Amino acid sequence: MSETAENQASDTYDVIVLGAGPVGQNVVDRARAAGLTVAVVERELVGGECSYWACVPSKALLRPVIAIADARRVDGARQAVTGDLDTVQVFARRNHYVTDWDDSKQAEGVKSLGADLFRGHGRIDGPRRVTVTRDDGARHTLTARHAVAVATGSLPLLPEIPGIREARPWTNRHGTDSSTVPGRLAIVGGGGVGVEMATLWQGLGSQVTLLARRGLLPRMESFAGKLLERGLTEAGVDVRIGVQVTALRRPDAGGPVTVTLDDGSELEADEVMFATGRIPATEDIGLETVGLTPGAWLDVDTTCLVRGVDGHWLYALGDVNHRALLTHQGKYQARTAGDVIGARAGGLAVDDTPWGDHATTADQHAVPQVFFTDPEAAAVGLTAEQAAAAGHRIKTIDLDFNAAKGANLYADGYQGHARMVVDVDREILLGVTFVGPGVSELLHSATVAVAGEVPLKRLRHAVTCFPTVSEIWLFLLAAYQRAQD
Ligand SMILES: Cc1cc2nc3c(=O)[nH]c(=O)nc-3n(C[C@H](O)[C@H](O)[C@H](O)COP(=O)(O)OP(=O)(O)OC[C@H]3O[C@@H](n4cnc5c(N)ncnc54)[C@H](O)[C@@H]3O)c2cc1C
Ligand SMILES: NC(=O)c1ccc[n+]([C@@H]2O[C@H](COP(=O)([O-])OP(=O)(O)OC[C@H]3O[C@@H](n4cnc5c(N)ncnc54)[C@H](O)[C@@H]3O)[C@@H](O)[C@H]2O)c1
Repeated sequence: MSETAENQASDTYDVIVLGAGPVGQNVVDRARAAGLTVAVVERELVGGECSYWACVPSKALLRPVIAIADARRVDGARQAVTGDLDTVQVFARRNHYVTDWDDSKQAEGVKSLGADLFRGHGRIDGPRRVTVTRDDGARHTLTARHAVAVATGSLPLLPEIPGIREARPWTNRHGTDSSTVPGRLAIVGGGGVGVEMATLWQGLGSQVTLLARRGLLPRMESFAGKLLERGLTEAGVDVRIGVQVTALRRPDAGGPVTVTLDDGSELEADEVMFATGRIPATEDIGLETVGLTPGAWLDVDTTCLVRGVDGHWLYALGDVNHRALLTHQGKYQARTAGDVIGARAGGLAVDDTPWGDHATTADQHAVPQVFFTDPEAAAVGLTAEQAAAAGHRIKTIDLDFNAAKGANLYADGYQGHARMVVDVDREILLGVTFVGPGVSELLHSATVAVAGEVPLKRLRHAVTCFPTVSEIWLFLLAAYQRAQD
């Protein structure tokens, strides 16, 4: 039964959305804006992983760590930093931003859009049909006139390693909801979750060992991982690159865990966290009833319509389509697909040409991402390697930030690096990467330049304020100009 309409007579809606994370909520918003009736199904908390165990709590916890690190880089302020972080207050701050894991405000938000919220596990049951099973076993069948949008997100991937279950490893869940600081924390995985969690828990007082089988942040330009490795090491993290975990032992449930590495060495920790990637939350959503494979990522076209299903009714958005496992990108897909669903339902034209109103073109060309580490790592578009592999003729411009006065005023002895990847045939940017303190707020300028395909000749006229960290643009563009002369 719907939370909004206790005696809901009709179980037919224009659109059914599976999953009320940030992505699901954005489809609801756009489908309602198109005048469609919407049911949304959520089995856990309205707001999803992002609101309660990923983006929001991790950034709420990281901000105090970075604020202290920033203060230490400014003479005069540094001398005032005389104590440790107040972890009780840090956890209280996190609890505030996750609303104590109470989703009533977000549930109200969904209802205020005019959608009906069904609590329970949703499963597709043939074309355009979804069954909702509540915790008490009660079942409700919903039918969609126009579309079912799957936005069920992703789950942590735990590799098959002997002893992993008994070790009861942390994942992003305990990594973001714990209110105790483990004395020693081993983190496996050098991707986004691994590096942010290492920054965070080391900053809160753990002795962190970060175990990465490749360099850190392998999907970014390689200098990002190297600068981050230096930053983490300076913060006290024991960063070990090129190692694999081969076994785990935790004989006493309340005791330490022993981690065996592929070089035969062992290390002991109070907790071990796996940050080794994600799997799609599609194992038990009835994909087999429409000819798809349970547990698979959902392959979609540019309008987010699932490939291999007839009738233009099944859409997949956010993590579940594996295009870019990022909240902002999933929300972009959701806005686009919500509009597409509205257009198709109303018999209107769909503009799915590149950069058209109904295409998620940015997923291919201009995905921005920030890692809130120290230093921060921010990038949009293609790396030099990706651009070359895609057949572009490119020129890369690399610069240290200390060229910019604004960067030095921001942090004494500012250390950071920037790279822009130029398409020399079109004289536009294909990708930009910044690593350094405070660069997260710089990234959107690069995203506008990449997504807008702004000619470099015009970008020269986008004057940067003196003295800001953004002045790096001035130096990057001047360096490109010099390289042409
Ligand atoms: C530690 C960590 C930090 C991150 N930080 C960032 C960040 O700073 N910025 C960023 O952009 N991204 C970040 N991400 C990625 C981000 O969390 C995801 O990209 C985002 O949550 C995807 O949103 P979603 O709505 O697709 O899925 P989710 O947020 O996972 O929501 C899916 C919802 O669907 C529900 N659901 C699943 N199956 C069913 C079912 N069968 N029936 C009913 N409901 C169901 C779930 O309960 C959940 O509420 C981070 C990820 C992690 C792990
Ligand atoms: N600020 C942000 O935007 C942010 C923060 C965190 C996570 N995220 C996103 O969430 C998603 C999940 O992040 P993630 O870090 O879990 O995944 P990931 O895929 O980015 O990184 C996982 C890492 O673990 C390594 N790995 C895999 N199996 C391993 C094993 N058996 N032993 C050792 N290492 C192993 C991989 O080589 C990889 O480097 C990513 O797409 C990421 O972009 C975003």
